[in-house]
Amino acid sequence: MERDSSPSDQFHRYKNLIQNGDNPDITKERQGASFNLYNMQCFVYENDHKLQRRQEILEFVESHREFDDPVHPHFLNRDEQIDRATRKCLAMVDNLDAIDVTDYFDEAPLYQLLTIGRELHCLSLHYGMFLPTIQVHTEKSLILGPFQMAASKAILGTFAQTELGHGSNLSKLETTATYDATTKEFVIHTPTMSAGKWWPGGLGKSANYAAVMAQLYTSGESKGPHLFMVQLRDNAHAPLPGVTVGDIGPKLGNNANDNGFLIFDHYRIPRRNMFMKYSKVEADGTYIPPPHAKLGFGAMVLVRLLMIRDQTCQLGAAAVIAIRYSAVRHSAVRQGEINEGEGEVQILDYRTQQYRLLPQLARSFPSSQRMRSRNSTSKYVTKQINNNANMELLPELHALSSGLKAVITWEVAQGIEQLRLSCGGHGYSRASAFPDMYAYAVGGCTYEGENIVMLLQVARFLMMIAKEVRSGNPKLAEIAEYIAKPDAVTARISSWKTCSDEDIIHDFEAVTRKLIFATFDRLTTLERTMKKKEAWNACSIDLCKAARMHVKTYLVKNFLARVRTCEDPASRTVMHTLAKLYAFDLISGGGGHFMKGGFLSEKQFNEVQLGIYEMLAAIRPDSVALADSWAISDLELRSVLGRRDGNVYPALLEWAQQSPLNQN
Ligand SMILES: CC(C)(COP(=O)(O)OP(=O)(O)OC[C@H]1O[C@@H](n2cnc3c(N)ncnc32)[C@H](O)[C@@H]1OP(=O)(O)O)[C@@H](O)C(=O)NCCC(=O)NCCSC(=O)CCCC(=O)O
Ligand SMILES: Cc1cc2nc3c(=O)[nH]c(=O)nc-3n(C[C@H](O)[C@H](O)[C@H](O)COP(=O)(O)OP(=O)(O)OC[C@H]3O[C@@H](n4cnc5c(N)ncnc54)[C@H](O)[C@@H]3O)c2cc1C
Repeated sequence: MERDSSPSDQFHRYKNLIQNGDNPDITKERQGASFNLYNMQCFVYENDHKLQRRQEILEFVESHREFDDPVHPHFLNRDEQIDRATRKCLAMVDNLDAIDVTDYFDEAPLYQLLTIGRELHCLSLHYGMFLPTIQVHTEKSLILGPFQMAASKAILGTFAQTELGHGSNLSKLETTATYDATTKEFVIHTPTMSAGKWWPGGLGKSANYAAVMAQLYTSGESKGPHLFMVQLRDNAHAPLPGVTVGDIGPKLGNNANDNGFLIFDHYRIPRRNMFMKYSKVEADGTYIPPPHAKLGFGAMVLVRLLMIRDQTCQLGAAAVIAIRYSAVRHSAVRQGEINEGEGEVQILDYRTQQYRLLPQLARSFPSSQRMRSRNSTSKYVTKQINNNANMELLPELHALSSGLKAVITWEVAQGIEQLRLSCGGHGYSRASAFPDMYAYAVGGCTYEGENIVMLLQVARFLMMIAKEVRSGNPKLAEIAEYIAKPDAVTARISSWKTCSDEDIIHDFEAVTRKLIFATFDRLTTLERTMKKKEAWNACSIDLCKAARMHVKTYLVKNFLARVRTCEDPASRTVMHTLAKLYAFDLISGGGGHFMKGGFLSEKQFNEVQLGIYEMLAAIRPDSVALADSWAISDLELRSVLGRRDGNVYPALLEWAQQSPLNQN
């Protein structure tokens, strides 16, 4: 009897269908753009140098065989994933000359995306938190030793803070570091089961050092959480006596990273292993406090800022995939006709599809761009703090980084999910890249400060400002100046074509101000009959709403301001519409806040809705070109659906062919 043709034969037959050249629909979309792509890309990346560097780094990675993947990573088991990521990591760090390693915001993350993909790996925490901790918390005169060892990978570290029992509430961490003045050592200990460290990346198998957050005890007194440099494994990589360490098992995503657990049994480290840049323990046990109580949390502030940019780029990439796919989705499976007899349409032409895609695309621009200038703010603040001269900016930076982190990671995760749904069934396949993107992004809602906890930190800052404004003697940080402006009674928003940036900003500021003061009044009323913490808890939902609105207002203002800097008129026109779409979509989603007390009339709200529909139609012809303006290569995107050439179906067949189930 004749044997059925194997899956491989079948695939081979279909492979002949692979189109030569780009999908014609996507080509047509590109030809119809109203702006010059290069000009727009230069705007998005701030200058042509950054754009050129992206290309150079891509060419470098593509020309080095050690970065190749012999088997597609989607088809690997966890051990193989970890092996792959480790192999890639080594190749990556062996070739660091290819990038400017100090460019944490652009070159370093791009290089990692190109070499490894969207996976945290055994060195993620080493570079992402251990090195920054050394940089931020080591005294200048001592920094060279540990920094060079860590930078040269002589030691591999992680950041071990979270415990089984406590993650958000740092003041209740249970691991202890007790100073023994007789031996001039700290004794690191895990006194209870819930004190075991749990989650640190790279801890399970890879790291031999950790920056450990522990409660400091000296001269019999508790001094709160402090950071210590602790060796965990010996030269043969075995755990040192007094250290129990291992992997915590598989997670929703990031499974190439060996997140681990860590238990100490009266483990001794030298006194100098405390990070003593800000607070100190002298040899006799005398404690010198830091100039600001929260300076010990400085590395987290820096990493939150880094996360914002990284996460926003994920949303940008997800939008690129969904928009390109929506432009080519019609040749094999048509979804219906808009005008009968005129032939079926690309799914990109459905208004509902545009509503799914374009607000997400808009959302991906402001935060990524804003982060470039936040980078300089954080450098400025770090410099001020390093000089021990100025601590005034610290609360502002903490509030801003916490708020942006919380709002952006949430919007990115929700946005990726929305974009995944917009691709129908194929969005559910890992070939699309959405599942991996979502798993990566949604982790960011929890780590580096759980989002609600971070929003409540912003709310503390806002309530403090509200109190100052009410007292009539405010000394306000730049981002909070609008809170002291006089009340506005009615909204200025009108048609998207006629309303100015100032009108939009006016309305956002007014609504946020009302929300902040309404919450402040509720809080102070409750405080008359409740303990402070109970009152805070009772209105914490409103506190979070005010915090979110404050961050969104900040993002709207900055998006509009950034668009004004665009020198190319055609690019500026499109970006301006996108910025207005972003603002109108936020108003539409937060209609309740805007319409409260009749601030925004029903007529104005209808204009906002209508404006959104009209803007979707206006941006539609430019949507593929706007996606291209992210200048993301196929290697970086790692999505069969989002391929630049639009040849999705043959590529899906090719991808599936690699499944181990098809090998026999
Ligand atoms: C929530 C807080 C901020 C609360 O701080 P607290 O000292 O415990 O509470 P409190 O005594 O009520 O103090 C609040 C006060 O401390 C201030 N503050 C707090 N943090 C900072 C800062 N960084 N800079 C400047 N100021 C700061 C706040 O503004 C408050 O000030 P205020 O009292 O209102 O004037 C803190 O516990 C915290 O940061 N928790 C989150 C823990 C976290 O982020 N863990 C990250 C672990 S590492 C990780 O997840 C790595 C993943 C990386 C990866 O996989 O890529
Ligand atoms: C992928 C991943 C990687 C990680 N990597 C590391 C790492 O490398 N190093 C490390 O030290 N940690 C790491 N973590 C741990 C992470 O930092 C913590 O999970 C995070 O800080 C949240 O703490 P938690 O898990 O204790 O949550 P919890 O604080 O227990 O939060 C649970 C719920 O309680 C709520 N809640 C908590 N406190 C308050 C409050 N005061 N008011 C209102 N609501 C509150 C939260 O909003 C949330 O809904 C990682 C976590 C993940 C998921």
